[in-house]
Amino acid sequence: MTDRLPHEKGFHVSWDQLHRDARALAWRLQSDAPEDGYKAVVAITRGGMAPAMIVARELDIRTVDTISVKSYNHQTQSAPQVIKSPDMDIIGDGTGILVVDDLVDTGKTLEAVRALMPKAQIATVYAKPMGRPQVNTFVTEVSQDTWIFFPWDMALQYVEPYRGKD
Ligand SMILES: O=P(O)(O)OC[C@H]1O[C@H](OP(=O)(O)OP(=O)(O)O)[C@H](O)[C@@H]1O
Ligand code: HPA
Ligand SMILES: [Mg+2]
Repeated sequence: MTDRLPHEKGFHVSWDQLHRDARALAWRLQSDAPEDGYKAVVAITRGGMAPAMIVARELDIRTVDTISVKSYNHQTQSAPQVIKSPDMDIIGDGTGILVVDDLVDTGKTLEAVRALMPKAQIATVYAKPMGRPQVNTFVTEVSQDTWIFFPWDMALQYVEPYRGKD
């Protein structure tokens, strides 16, 4: 399946904003945590790695693993592929495991992750309406026709002043 989704708007996230939002996510997760805390964090690479690191730091979780799911090439979506699984001896059925990603869009990536660890708690920093039901905790909702631009995909560059442009 290959699908090019229309994204009319752009939502640009700076490193500062991402840090603040990932901390806000950790704050929310504190109250949802199991009594004895989360056993481990699983970051969905690559986008989930920076948020997962920030959340793991705030919640003092030292065991961090990764699952690699590839769904997009730029803005073109294809069927999600699990390229690398976490250590299933630690993960089990997902009980006490916190999965972190940068965002949920259609929810297809998280569907693949949930199939592997059905009891895990799933958190994303940003969520679009289609994928929201797949997420237990998130911080900011963004409309479906918006593309979120993350700081690792961007660079500062010179822009012409308004005056002088025709
Ligand atoms: O809810 P979905 O429609 O499945 O989309 C969300 C996923 O897409 C992006 O990952 P991508 O596959 O682009 O890989 P990356 O994290 O390595 O950039 C994003 O980081 C999420 O993991
Ligand atoms: O809005 C988005 N931004 C970046 N990566 C993505 N992967 C799916 N949707 C998005
Ligand atoms: Mg991703």
